[in-house]
Amino acid sequence: MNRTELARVIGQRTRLSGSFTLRSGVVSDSYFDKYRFESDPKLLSAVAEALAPLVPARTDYLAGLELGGVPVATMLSNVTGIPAVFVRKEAKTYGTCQLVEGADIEGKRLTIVEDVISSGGAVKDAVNALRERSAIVEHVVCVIDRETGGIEKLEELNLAVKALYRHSEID
Ligand SMILES: O=P(O)(O)OC[C@H]1O[C@H](OP(=O)(O)OP(=O)(O)O)[C@H](O)[C@@H]1O
Ligand SMILES: O=C(O)c1cc(=O)[nH]c(=O)[nH]1
Repeated sequence: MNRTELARVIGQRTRLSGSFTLRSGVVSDSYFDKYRFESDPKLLSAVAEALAPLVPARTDYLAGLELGGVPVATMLSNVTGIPAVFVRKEAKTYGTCQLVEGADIEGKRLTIVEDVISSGGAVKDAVNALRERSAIVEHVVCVIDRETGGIEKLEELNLAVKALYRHSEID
């Protein structure tokens, strides 16, 4: 599947019209239900193959953000051979009480893996938490940039953000 075909399939599968309250609180008339591509192994694999060239060479771990970033990070890990960690929205309150699952991240170079970026708020929260834990976080890859200012906000945090598709490419 080439890049254009993949965009078309992702759009067909995931793009919903209606009234949707986004994570940021903004109400939008469109929504990408990312789980509709993440739950299809061939499609998820195609997305990961396309994302792989965007991953910086010096990445110790791919950091998949709960929940939608986790399947993408897992498949991307399979494609690239770079191990993954999984970043919870909140630390567990029992057992290991971890926010970050899978490895010790102190001093490690993490590339954030996200499904959709809108305001950039979810990535910002995760990056702050990871930096507090002494991880080195300078790069983000995502599948869809909704082109609503999130990438610019993240660049202010010294993050280089690469999106596989802009909203306008799969609309
Ligand atoms: O850039 P932002 O404005 O933060 O919005 C994008 C975030 O919103 C969604 O997460 P959500 O918490 O809805 O979902 P999930 O747990 O289903 O991944 C999406 O997966 C991004 O993480
Ligand atoms: O901003 C969001 O919350 C959001 C937008 C979108 O298109 N898809 C999604 O899962 N979340």
